[in-house]
Amino acid sequence: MASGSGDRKYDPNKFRKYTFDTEPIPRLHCYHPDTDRLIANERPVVITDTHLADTALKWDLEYLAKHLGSGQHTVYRSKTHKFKYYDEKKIKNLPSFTPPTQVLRMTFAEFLDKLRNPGKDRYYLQQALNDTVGKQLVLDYLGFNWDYVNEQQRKFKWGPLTSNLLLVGMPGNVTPAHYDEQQNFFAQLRGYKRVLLFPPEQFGCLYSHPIHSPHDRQSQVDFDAPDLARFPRFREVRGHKVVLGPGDVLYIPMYWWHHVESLVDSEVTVSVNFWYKGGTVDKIEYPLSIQQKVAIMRNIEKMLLEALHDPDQMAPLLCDIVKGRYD
Ligand SMILES: O=C(O)C(=O)C[C@H](CCCc1ccccc1)C(=O)O
Ligand SMILES: [Zn+2]
Repeated sequence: MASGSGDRKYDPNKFRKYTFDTEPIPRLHCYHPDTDRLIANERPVVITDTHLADTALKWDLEYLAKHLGSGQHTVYRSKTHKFKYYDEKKIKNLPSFTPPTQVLRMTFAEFLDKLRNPGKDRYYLQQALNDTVGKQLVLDYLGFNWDYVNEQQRKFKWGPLTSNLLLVGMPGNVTPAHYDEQQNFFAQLRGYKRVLLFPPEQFGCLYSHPIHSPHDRQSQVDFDAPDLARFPRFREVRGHKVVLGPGDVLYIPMYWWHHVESLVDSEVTVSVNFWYKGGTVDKIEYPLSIQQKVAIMRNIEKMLLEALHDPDQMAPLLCDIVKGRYD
């Protein structure tokens, strides 16, 4: 069933329902004057007609199998629809941690085989584009509209491009809510993804895991069954929502929470993101931005944990600082 503007082919009822209401995100032409104003103000916007990754619009499974090369790629396996990211390097901090997904390494051909016979599991290929890809893919990559993104990177004083993550997901896969510490141009290539976004101001409603956890930057709230006793302020969350189709580029500002899901029972989705380091402010100006305050909170949490060497001492110590003195 066609829905939304143009020839977008998806059924809006084929996305999961959640407990909070959402408002749309602007969808603007890359030359529209408001587009750059929104990016400059670190607000999300769907940018059309960038031609950013047009050479990759043909990256369907057959083409990727042919040109992605015979290298091994990172594939996550999950027993549920959720693929909650975790940093393997931090598992040593939390011996009780049980990874919610398994990291596998396989060729694209093996991944295709899993897609055809997934059994009860779900798979999600998440692989940074690197020099192991085949020549044709290099040509496609070189054919990206680098003039556009390089101009944006310069205009908004972003840091260097750090990586382009290739994402090939099964229908219904969900990447639960998290924030990244990088600016992100997210290019949707095949299939449809819905992105729910929450501004960094809602940090207090989304309850990210402690910073030493492998799930640092990920929300503790299970959007499918929010535990409002543990996370009461989740009631206040107000999201933004957008459905991305082939050719759409979503600007996901640094520190904005986002939850990404592939339309259920539709085709495999293919996306590629462009992660940039944030710019460095040469002079601190007041009032501080919310992004600066989140960065400050992270630094305080890191320093305190390093000083105390014991996460259990964090709450009592912070309460002694705050209770009856700052609240
Ligand atoms: O581009 C982004 O930022 C996304 O979140 C896209 C998301 C997959 C990202 C997986 C991931 C999450 C956290 C850290 C490293 C990797 C999707 O499309 O499912
Ligand atoms: Zn992300």
